[in-house]
Amino acid sequence: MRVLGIEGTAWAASAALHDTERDETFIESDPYEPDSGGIHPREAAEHMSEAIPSVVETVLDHAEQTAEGDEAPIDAVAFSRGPGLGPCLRIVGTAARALAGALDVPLVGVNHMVAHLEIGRHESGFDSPVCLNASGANAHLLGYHNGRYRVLGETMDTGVGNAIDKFTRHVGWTHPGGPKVEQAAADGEYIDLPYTVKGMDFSFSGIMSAAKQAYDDGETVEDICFSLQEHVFGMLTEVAERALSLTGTDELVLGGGVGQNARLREMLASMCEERGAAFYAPDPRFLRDNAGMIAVLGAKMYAAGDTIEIEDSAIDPNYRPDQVPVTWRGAAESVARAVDADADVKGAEATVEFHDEEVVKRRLPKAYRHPELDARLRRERTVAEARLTSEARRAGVPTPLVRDIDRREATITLQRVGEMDLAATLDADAVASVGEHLAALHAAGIVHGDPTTRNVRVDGDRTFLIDFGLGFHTGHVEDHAMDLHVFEQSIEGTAAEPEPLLEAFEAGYAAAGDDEVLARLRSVESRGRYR
Ligand SMILES: C[C@@H](O)[C@H](NC(=O)OP(=O)(O)OC[C@H]1O[C@@H](n2cnc3c(N)ncnc32)[C@H](O)[C@@H]1O)C(=O)O
Ligand SMILES: Nc1ncnc2c1ncn2[C@@H]1O[C@H](COP(=O)(O)OP(=O)(O)OP(=O)(O)O)[C@@H](O)[C@H]1O
Ligand SMILES: [Fe+2]
Repeated sequence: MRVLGIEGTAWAASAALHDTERDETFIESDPYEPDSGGIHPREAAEHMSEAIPSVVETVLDHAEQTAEGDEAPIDAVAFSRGPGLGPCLRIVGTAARALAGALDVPLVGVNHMVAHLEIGRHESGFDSPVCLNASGANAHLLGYHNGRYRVLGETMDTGVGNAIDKFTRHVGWTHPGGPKVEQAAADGEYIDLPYTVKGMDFSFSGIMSAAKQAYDDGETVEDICFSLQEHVFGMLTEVAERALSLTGTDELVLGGGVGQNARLREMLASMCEERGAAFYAPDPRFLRDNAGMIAVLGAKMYAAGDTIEIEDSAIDPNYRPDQVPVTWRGAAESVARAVDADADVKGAEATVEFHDEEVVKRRLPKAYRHPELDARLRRERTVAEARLTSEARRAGVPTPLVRDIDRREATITLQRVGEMDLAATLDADAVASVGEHLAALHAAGIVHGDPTTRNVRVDGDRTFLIDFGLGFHTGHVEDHAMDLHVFEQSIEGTAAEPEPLLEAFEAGYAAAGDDEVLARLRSVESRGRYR
């Protein structure tokens, strides 16, 4: 089967031919390069209308030349329906419809972010990996579960590439900034910058303002670029590790243009090696926006009968990966769900050693992180965990007693509580009690920071909150809403039927908590989604 793909969501005017029998992909691309500033939607769309016809022409010629015997040069046309810039998407959509009509072949509408994921799965041969998409306009973790790609974690503000590009605009460099940051980083040294991870979500606004400020204050641009990479990619690697740990998956694939960065790939490879997981990063030609990935996924969709009629083929600038019915994969392929037996466990962050009455939790150094950042995070989190675990108990929230803390070794000894993790026994009453605990915690001005189903221990009808290492003091509604969002995401990522559990949780929170927080939760949810 031979599928022609067209891509043009933002900057890459690209066409490709994917031949499934030969497993070959021919790609022809023409990038839009702004003279100054970032991507201007109108200029980008003008570029698309000029460049798309000629890249398509080249691929059509290639298809004619390589078709053998009575083989059809093209069996279907696939195109990026979204997400992306509306004016660009419209031009690509029109071109694809016209081409499918002229060739009299079916049309396939592809989600660009799912294509970034699927190309890694295709090339690696992995069964059911977690995927980190690190692209310009997006940054998220996806895992397949019961017919959909679930968003396990995502940026709460901008995409990772856009964040980096904004910094480089501030220092007067042309678009795209990513490769220039990578080059400058080679001559830089470490400086401290903000680091923001909340469960498996993360945000870049704090670190980006700090980076601009550091530049205005006279820090060298090389040091800032080096440190940006260490912090930003450290965050992405940490959340990728959390996703592997939470789902129990041992395969990771990388997607998106920022994946071309060698330091990011090095960190992910190191993290995976340390935990015995397999890691795959596609070639750069398949990482940056390209029509090859559209043709490859288009072929899988076409083979599954997943084509669309012209009248249903409207583009969608906000098309989310979790909206896509995954027709080309079997239901049995869901990512595993980890349920721990109480043997000694290796969490995402720490190792936990069990004794009769106590557990010893050690935050071991992470080889992927810069040593200074590593030492800082291990120290800060150990201190926060010891302090907030005790403060939460004083606020009436069940938590383990803290028996001992060794700051230098980043080790805490805690009372052993509960019989199992909430993940192993997801029932509505237990989930409702977590809602009540979080409400009490928030009323005391504390957020947990990482309230997942594995950070709750269950003992009969009692539940205990553990793992306060990402917690902090705050009275902000926004921070409280993030706690609820993180918990709900962990339910959605692991429960077969999340709806009744989410309802129970919110009812538990509403009984003791602030309505404003629940209202803000709704806006956090809509905000974190792919703009
Ligand atoms: C929706 C779609 O239009 C969008 N596409 C997109 O963002 O292009 P992509 O090719 O995946 O990524 C481009 C980004 O990738 C960054 N980038 C490229 N090379 C880089 C490098 N060596 N290091 C860091 N960032 C790099 C660029 O600075 C830019 O921000 C997306 O996938 O989010
Ligand atoms: N006080 C405790 N009593 C009983 N079990 C515990 C206790 N603390 C931790 N555990 C067990 O160890 C596991 C890992 O602990 P914890 O979440 O604190 O470590 P972590 O490395 O931060 O994990 P993650 O980052 O994956 O949440 C928990 O899911 C739980 O099963
Ligand atoms: Fe992209």
